[in-house]
Formats: sequence, structure tokens, C-alpha cells
Amino acid sequence: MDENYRKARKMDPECFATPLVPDRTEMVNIVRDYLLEGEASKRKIKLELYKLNVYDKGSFFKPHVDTPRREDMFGSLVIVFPTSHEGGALHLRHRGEEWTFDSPLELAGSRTPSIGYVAFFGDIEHEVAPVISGHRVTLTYNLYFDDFGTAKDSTSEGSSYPLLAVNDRAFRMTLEGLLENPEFLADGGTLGFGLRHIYPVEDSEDLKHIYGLLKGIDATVYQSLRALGFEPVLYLYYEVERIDPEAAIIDKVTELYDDGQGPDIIEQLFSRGGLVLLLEDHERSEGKVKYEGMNPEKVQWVTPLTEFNRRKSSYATGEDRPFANHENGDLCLIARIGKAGERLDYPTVAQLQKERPRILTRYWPKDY
Ligand SMILES: O=C(O)CCC(=O)C(=O)O
Ligand SMILES: [Fe+2]
Repeated sequence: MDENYRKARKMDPECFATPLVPDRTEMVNIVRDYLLEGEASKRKIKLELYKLNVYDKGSFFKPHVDTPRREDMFGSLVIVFPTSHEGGALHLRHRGEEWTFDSPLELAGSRTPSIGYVAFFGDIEHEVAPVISGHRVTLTYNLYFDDFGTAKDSTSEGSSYPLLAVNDRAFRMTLEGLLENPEFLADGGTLGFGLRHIYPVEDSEDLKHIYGLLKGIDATVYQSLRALGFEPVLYLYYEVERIDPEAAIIDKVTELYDDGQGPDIIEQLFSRGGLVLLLEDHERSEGKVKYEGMNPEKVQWVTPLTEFNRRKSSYATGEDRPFANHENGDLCLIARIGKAGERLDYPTVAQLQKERPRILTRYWPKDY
């Protein structure tokens, strides 16, 4: 073994047995739901035990990416046993960003001995810092797609994760930190999150059934905002390109129609309870004035919109244009945040509905 690169003892899976089979625990679901998104998170995954590693004082593993063992291998899982040790933090790097997982530190607060686990994609560089004292014992697994059958949906069965995903805590702490910063959204504002997973938007007229189905990072964002006292709301986001792009959000599934003049999607969504959004372009153009009567809302996208949950709203385009057309609504999560110092003083959905302008005063683009 090249001790400049790696100094640790390792054992191949033929040489030992472990009662720990992550495939049979919630761990496999957590790994799938947090690491993968969209169609990929619906695929079944398989974990193949790769090695047992023992690091004693002075042992380390220099920065590297794991060699894919097969074409369908997409990442690795590392399980760290609760053997007492200092040092040996796992550093993960990607595109100039770094994450550190120091298992004994992370688990310092847990009363029962707990294992730490980290899953990452194949393109993540990682490194084990030298162990200072004690023994660091890990199992590594290769992550594969297993295309014989689709993944069992953990959340649809109503099971909650018995395992703590560190991401939850990390996300909540970051969010709390931001909200305490008076420069962050100083005057309050609206945060938007694109969803990373696929949900059955088609199944009902409103989106209420989806809250309980949120999984992985989507659930983390939703639960963290709720835990901090906010009222995150699911909406379908529609954007249409007219003279300028225009956008609106609505919290239910709705059909659209074309009156023969070209459908005014934004107007239709608004008249059904939707909210008009103020886009970047509007601030520069005259849109700001033109939207005034509609109380337009400006959304700051924290995570970009995704197209995983496109809801097609079809409409007939009239006799002269016999083809049915459609607009796409993309599912997203919206959270309204109060100004610095009064973060929890934000407009709720009930207040927004009450303050809705009674009359639609819109001059654009009709009178453009
Ligand atoms: O032991 C660890 O934490 C990581 C081991 C590793 O990176 C590997 O075996 O490729
Ligand atoms: Fe590795």
C-alpha cells in the first residue's frame, strides 16, 4: 500500500461479517431521498459492501474520488462506528465548496452510541484527516441503481425516519443564522424553493395532499420553516412570455381557457385566487406600475424552480385554431418572511386573501 496516499488497515467483504445491512433499514431510503432527485429518486438503489477500514493514530486517507466499479455506480456511502477517536474527520469537496463530517463531534450530543453515515456522489473528492487518538472504524459501500423494480416510497406509508438526517439540523441552523442577520431580507420578503422530487400533483384539485408526501430535502425545507414559526405554502408557478415574461402562483389545480383573443393566463390565475409575481424584468420596465393594482409579490428563489412536477393545464384554442394548447405549472414552496427583528410578522395566506384587490386593474399588455 502506498502510505503517502493512504495509511489505514482495510479488509475485503469476503473476510468479515456485519449484522448491519443498510438495505434493510431506513438508511437506504434516506440516502435515496437526500442524494437523488426527480426521476432518479424513484429508482431503486442497491448498496454493496465494499470495505472495512480501521484507522489508528496517524492513519489517514488523502484526497481522492472513488473509482466507479461499474457503469451504474453513482456514489458511495461511508458508515462510521461509534468507537472513540479524535481526528479522522471526513472532508468532502465539490466545485470549491467543502463539507466536513466529524462523526464523534456530530454525535457528541446523542446519549446512546450512534453510527454516523455520509453518502455522496462519485464526483465528490473526499479525504480522511489523520486520526489523533483512538480508532476510527468505517464501512464503505458502493451505491448502484437497481433497475429491477421501483423504489418503495418511504413517506407514502406514513413512516417517519427513525434516523436523524444531519442535513435537517444543518439546514435549520443555517436558516436561523440568516434570519438573525439584519441585512438578510432587511425589509422582509418572499423566499421560493423549487422542489427536488416528483409528487402526484394530478391526483386532486388542490395541493394539500402533497404536504404530507414531501420527502428528502423538500421535507427538510418545509419542516424547518414550520419549526421556526413560518407558514410555507405549496403553489403551482406559471410563467408566460408575452411582451415581457409574466408569472403567477396559485395553490390549486385549475383549468385555463382561451377566449379567442389569446388566453390571458395571468388574469385567469389571478381571478381564481392566484397571486401575480413581480419579476426582475418588471422592475426595470414599466411592469412595476402596471402591476400596481394587483399587489404583485417578488420571490427570491433560494433553490431554482424544477420541472419535475409540471402540471399541464390544457385549453382548447378556439375554432380557428383547433389544436389544444397548454401552460405548465411547476410545483414550488413559498415562504413569507417578516422584516429584520420581526421575522414572524409576515402576511399569512388568510391575510393575503383578505387584502386581495377586489378589482383587477391591469393595463398591460392589453393597452400596451
Ligand atoms: O473511511 C472513510 O471515511 C472513507 C474511506 C474511503 O474514502 C474509501 O474507502 O474510498
Ligand atoms: Fe473514498
